[in-house]
Amino acid sequence: MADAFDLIVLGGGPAGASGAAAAGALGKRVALVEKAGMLGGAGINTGTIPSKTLRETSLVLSGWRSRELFGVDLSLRREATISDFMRHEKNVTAAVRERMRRNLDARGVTRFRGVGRFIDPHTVEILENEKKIVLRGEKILIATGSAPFRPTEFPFDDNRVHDSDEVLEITTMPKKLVVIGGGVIGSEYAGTFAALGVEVHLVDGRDSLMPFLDAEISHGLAKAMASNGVQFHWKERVTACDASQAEDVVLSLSSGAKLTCDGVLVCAGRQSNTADLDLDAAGIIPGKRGLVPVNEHYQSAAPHIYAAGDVIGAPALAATGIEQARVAVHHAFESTRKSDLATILPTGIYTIPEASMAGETEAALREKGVEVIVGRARYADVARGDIIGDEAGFLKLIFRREDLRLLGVHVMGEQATELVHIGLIALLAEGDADLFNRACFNYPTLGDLYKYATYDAIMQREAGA
Ligand SMILES: Cc1cc2nc3c(=O)[nH]c(=O)nc-3n(C[C@H](O)[C@H](O)[C@H](O)COP(=O)(O)OP(=O)(O)OC[C@H]3O[C@@H](n4cnc5c(N)ncnc54)[C@H](O)[C@@H]3O)c2cc1C
Ligand SMILES: NC(=O)c1ccc[n+]([C@@H]2O[C@H](COP(=O)([O-])OP(=O)(O)OC[C@H]3O[C@@H](n4cnc5c(N)ncnc54)[C@H](O)[C@@H]3O)[C@@H](O)[C@H]2O)c1
Repeated sequence: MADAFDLIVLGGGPAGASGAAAAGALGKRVALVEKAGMLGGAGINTGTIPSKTLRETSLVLSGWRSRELFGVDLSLRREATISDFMRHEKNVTAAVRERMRRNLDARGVTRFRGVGRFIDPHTVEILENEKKIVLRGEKILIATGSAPFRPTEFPFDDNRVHDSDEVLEITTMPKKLVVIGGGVIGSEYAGTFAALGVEVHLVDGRDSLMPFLDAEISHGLAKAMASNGVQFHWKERVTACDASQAEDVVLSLSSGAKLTCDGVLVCAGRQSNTADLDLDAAGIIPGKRGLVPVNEHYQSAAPHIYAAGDVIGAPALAATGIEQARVAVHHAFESTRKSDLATILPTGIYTIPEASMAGETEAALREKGVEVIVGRARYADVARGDIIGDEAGFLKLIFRREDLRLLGVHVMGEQATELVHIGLIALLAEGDADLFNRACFNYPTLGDLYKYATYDAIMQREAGA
């Protein structure tokens, strides 16, 4: 007889763990199945947390900011070894994993180690080594996440050619690194390695950095990254990667140019982890790159089987996956505590400098025919900007012209991913310029930027601009 649960969660990353904990909090009997030896998925082990920790460490080791970090000797600076670079990352990921484990235990979630797959729409088999366990679930949440997409032209078996998982295992710092892909992952790692003094080249088939960003932020970031040493190769694709020579890896580009280097980092998108799941047995047909199609309640083609996180595709963030799983679980158990996801989701990009956005871009609004007024304030215009010495940073607020209702918030500069939250809450509250006009912010803070960007917009409107 299969052991029966109210909910079986497949995958112990941020989405799976939050879904399991939410169901546990509702008093449900929950099983969480994770194939890796540890909880956390890409969010804790190979993606979000390691990359953000390495970024922070690189800023310290390069002397970018003089901050103390536990376990890192600031005097190492440019002579830093890979293990100095990685020590803090190991400590942080262990601490975050442990917090996740404690939370699951506190919610009474039963954990199983092994690869889960469907036998039928309510039955999951877990295979670890030769051992098989069979569970029956009233409801099931698929949260098996994603893995780096590996274009065939790259020889990943060579120890100088990495995807974004393997880059965390490197033992020697490259002298010259070529990053393929100017998406979020490529841009973040390009900045981190450049801060450590590595010669970094970034190759992308497009002609701008992360085109989903507001154009001013995308251009501002590319400029700031270039001044930090990142060399861009736009409108180029890698047609061949030759790692047969001991000295250098040689990349052939679509223009005919060649790039030699001693390290390649391929960041060319992600694919969903569904190949092991036998989705057929559950009546689910995966989409492109293994995506599980879902409706607005995160139900798959089989209504008692939900899916959340990277496995369902964009926006594919830890931030959104955690929330999607909570919404899915509350729907599954007919709880009204959390019935939908916020209508506006922020994007936080940990490049050097940081960038963040919430709401609409100027180009998208103009395309829809919305008349707007754009207010701007530079970090260099406020006292906190002077104190931290961020001269390139800026905040851009986009208001609807007719009533100064806030429609978009875009920030580049230190603490951008935190600063955006003031604007995010204003957007969710359907706030307008008057909200920032009346609010009193602490001084000296970057929060002040909201006031100055608002004044800029109000003055332009009064001047009839
Ligand atoms: C380099 C990098 C940086 C990132 N930075 C950010 C960031 O700053 N902010 C942000 O919000 N997001 C960021 N992301 C994205 C974020 O990591 C993912 O969106 C998030 O981890 C997705 O969570 P998930 O739970 O859906 O999947 P995952 O974290 O991928 O976890 C899925 C889990 O399922 C397990 N699994 C897979 N198949 C099976 C199976 N058949 N049986 C049992 N278990 C299985 C896997 O082992 C894994 O542990 C980053 C990603 C990368 C790669
Ligand atoms: N801070 C964050 O929120 C954060 C950080 C990292 C990752 N993520 C998530 O991870 C996911 C994946 O990110 P990603 O950066 O790998 O993928 P992506 O799809 O966002 O970007 C891939 C880039 O690689 C380029 N490219 C692909 N193949 C190429 C080739 N052969 N030659 C040249 N250029 C090529 C594409 O033009 C594209 O710009 C995203 O969904 C993102 O949401 C989020």
